[in-house]
Amino acid sequence: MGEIDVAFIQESEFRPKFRTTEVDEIPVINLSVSNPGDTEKIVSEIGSACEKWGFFQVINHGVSVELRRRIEKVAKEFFDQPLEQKKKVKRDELYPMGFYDSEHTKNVRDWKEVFDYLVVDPSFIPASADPDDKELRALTNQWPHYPPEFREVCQEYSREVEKLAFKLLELISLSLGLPADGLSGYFKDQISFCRFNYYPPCPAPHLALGVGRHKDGGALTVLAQDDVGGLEISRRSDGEWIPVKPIPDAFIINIGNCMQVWSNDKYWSAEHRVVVNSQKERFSLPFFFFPSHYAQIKPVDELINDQNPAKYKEFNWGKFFASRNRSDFKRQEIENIQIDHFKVTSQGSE
Ligand SMILES: O=C(O)CCC(=O)C(=O)O
Ligand SMILES: [Fe+2]
Repeated sequence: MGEIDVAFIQESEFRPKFRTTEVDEIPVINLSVSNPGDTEKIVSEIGSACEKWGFFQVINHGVSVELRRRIEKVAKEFFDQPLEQKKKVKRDELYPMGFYDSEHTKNVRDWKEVFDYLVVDPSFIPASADPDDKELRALTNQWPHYPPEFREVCQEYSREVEKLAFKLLELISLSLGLPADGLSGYFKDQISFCRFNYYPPCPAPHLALGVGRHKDGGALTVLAQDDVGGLEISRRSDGEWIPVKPIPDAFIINIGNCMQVWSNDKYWSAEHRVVVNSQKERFSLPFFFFPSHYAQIKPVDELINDQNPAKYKEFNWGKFFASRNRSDFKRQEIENIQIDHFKVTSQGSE
């Protein structure tokens, strides 16, 4: 054991450390509102978490636990099938949604299998990353026949989590001093999608990663994880990798690139990664809350002034998305596009 394909092996500086020391925890925020003043408290806790970490967990979030059990069950039933069955809904250049087992993050293969589906079917995105190409393409979902209730459960889950995502968007807008609906206009034709991540046990967890270090591109991510653990986030203050402790039925929320830009760097889109283990399989389910393809992303006018000028030039979300997603299909020689490419000065990343 311990032998894995070279495509999975991380450069030594990026390999996991498996520390056992106690570390700082990201904030856990209770979203239930029962007394006057609760919303204000929640808004302030969310604001601090977005600034300090770009990550927090939420409890009493309103998404039914029973639905969560149902989606976990269909996920397990789907991924437990032989590879040939799963490959019947394999994603490719024509159908970018569906099953995939060889994703690369920063050109190293991830130790995982995925299944992606759009929240809105069809969704429209630019046909290419070329800024002069105005053509659009329609993305549609592919659904497996087994387990039979897979599609229905997935659709019910994404509808519920979408409500939570809009709620969080409102709370985050308030925390920035904007009206509650200050950012919702960007999501009229959202291109959000849900992903199942399945991490099989790995014979060489010290060499590979379930997902290599990356930042999520959109506005925010609403992530359900099981009780195995493995997600680590890079602490804003010093870049130290901090594990995110599983809390039963909580959701992990993280700020994506768009929110960092809207907030003009007040809020932080943290780098994160997933370590795997040799004993247990792990499931996680992110909902990537993505604006409409035509959304132009720049620091929000109300948040900039002479003392705090815009730190980013405007960019088109659909083109940014199209450019990032090319790399899902093959190893690339160039690094993925990052928001730092749109920084006004050459301050570099923090
Ligand atoms: O599995 C996880 O906990 C996180 C996965 C992740 O970061 C992603 O899919 O973008
Ligand atoms: Fe991520």
